[in-house]
Amino acid sequence: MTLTLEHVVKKYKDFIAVNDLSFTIGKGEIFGLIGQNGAGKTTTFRMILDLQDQTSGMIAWDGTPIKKINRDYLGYLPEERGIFPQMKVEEQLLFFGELRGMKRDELKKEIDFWIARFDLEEKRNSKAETLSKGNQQKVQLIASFIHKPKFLILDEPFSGLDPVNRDLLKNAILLLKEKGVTILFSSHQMDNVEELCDHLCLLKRGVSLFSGSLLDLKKQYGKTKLTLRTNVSLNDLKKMAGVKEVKVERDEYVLTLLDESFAESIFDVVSNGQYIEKFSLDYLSLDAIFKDKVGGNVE
Ligand SMILES: Nc1ncnc2c1ncn2[C@@H]1O[C@H](COP(=O)(O)OP(=O)(O)OP(=O)(O)O)[C@@H](O)[C@H]1O
Repeated sequence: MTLTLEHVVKKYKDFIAVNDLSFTIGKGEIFGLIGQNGAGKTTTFRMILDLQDQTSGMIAWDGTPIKKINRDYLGYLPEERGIFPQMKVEEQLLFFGELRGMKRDELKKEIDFWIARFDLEEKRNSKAETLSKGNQQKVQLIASFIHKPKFLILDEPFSGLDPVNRDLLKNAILLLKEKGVTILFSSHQMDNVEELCDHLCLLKRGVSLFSGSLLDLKKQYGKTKLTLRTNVSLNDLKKMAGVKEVKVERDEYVLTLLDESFAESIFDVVSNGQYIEKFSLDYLSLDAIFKDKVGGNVE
C-alpha cells in the first residue's frame, strides 16, 4: 500500500502541531519519521490511522481516503506501552489475532514463529505483568503485526530495548519488509534509522525539513567527513582551508569539511612529507546531519 500525505495541517486551538506536511511512502519501503520530542510524530501517526482528524490537507492509501480502508490492513504500536497484565503471553497474542479476524491455525503458526524470533519461548505461559518492561514491549510489538497487516506503524519501537533486543527488532523489521510489509516508524536513535530506512522525513516543530531518500539527504551534504590518521598536528589541521571542525577520536582525527572539494587540497598538504596511515572521505552520519538541520541535541 502506498501512503500519501499532502499539505497536512493539525492545529490544537491556535497551536500548529503539524504544519503543511507532505510525503509519500511507497509499497515495501521502510520509512523513518524523525524529530525531537514534540516535533509532531505521534500526531502524524494518529492522523494517518484516522485516530484523529487533520485540520486540513489530504491523507490517502493507494489514492483512497483512510475512512474507506479495511482497518485490518493496518498495524500500530502506539507510544503508550501496555498489554493486558493478567493475560498470558500466548493468550494475549491469540486474542489480538482473532480480534483482527485471523484463523486459529494460521495464527498459532505465526505466534510460534514470532515468539521464537523474539526469544520469548520461556515466557509463553507467563502472565504479562510478570515480564520485564522490554519483554512486555516485545509482546506488544508482536501483537501489532500478528494479523499480517500490509502497513505497519511503530511509534518509538526501539526505545527501552537493550542492544540484543534492538537487533532482534531490526531483523524482524527487515523480515517484515521482505514479506512485503510497508513500515513507518519513529525514532530518536539515528543509528537505527540509518541502518534500516530507505526514506525518511525530518520533522522540526511540525515542519518537514526534508523528506526523501536517505542517500539524497546525504548527498546534500556531500562527502564532508574526513577521517585521518597522520602525524600532522591538531592545530595545523584546524588551520587548513575548508576545515569546519576537527575532533579527536581515539588515534584518529575526524574532520568536518565545509565542502567535499576541499579534500584534495588537504590531501596535498598532509601528504607533503608527512606520514599518512589513513585518509578516508565519507558522507556525514545521519546523526550529524540531523543535528545540523535541527540544531541542538536529538533528545
Ligand atoms: N491533544 C493535544 N492538545 C494540545 N496539544 C497537543 C495535543 N497532542 C499533542 N499536542 C502537542 O503537539 C505537539 C506534537 O506532539 P506529538 O506527541 O505529536 O510529538 P512527538 O513528536 O510524538 O513527540 P515525542 O517524541 O515526545 O513523543 C507537542 O507540542 C504537543 O504538546
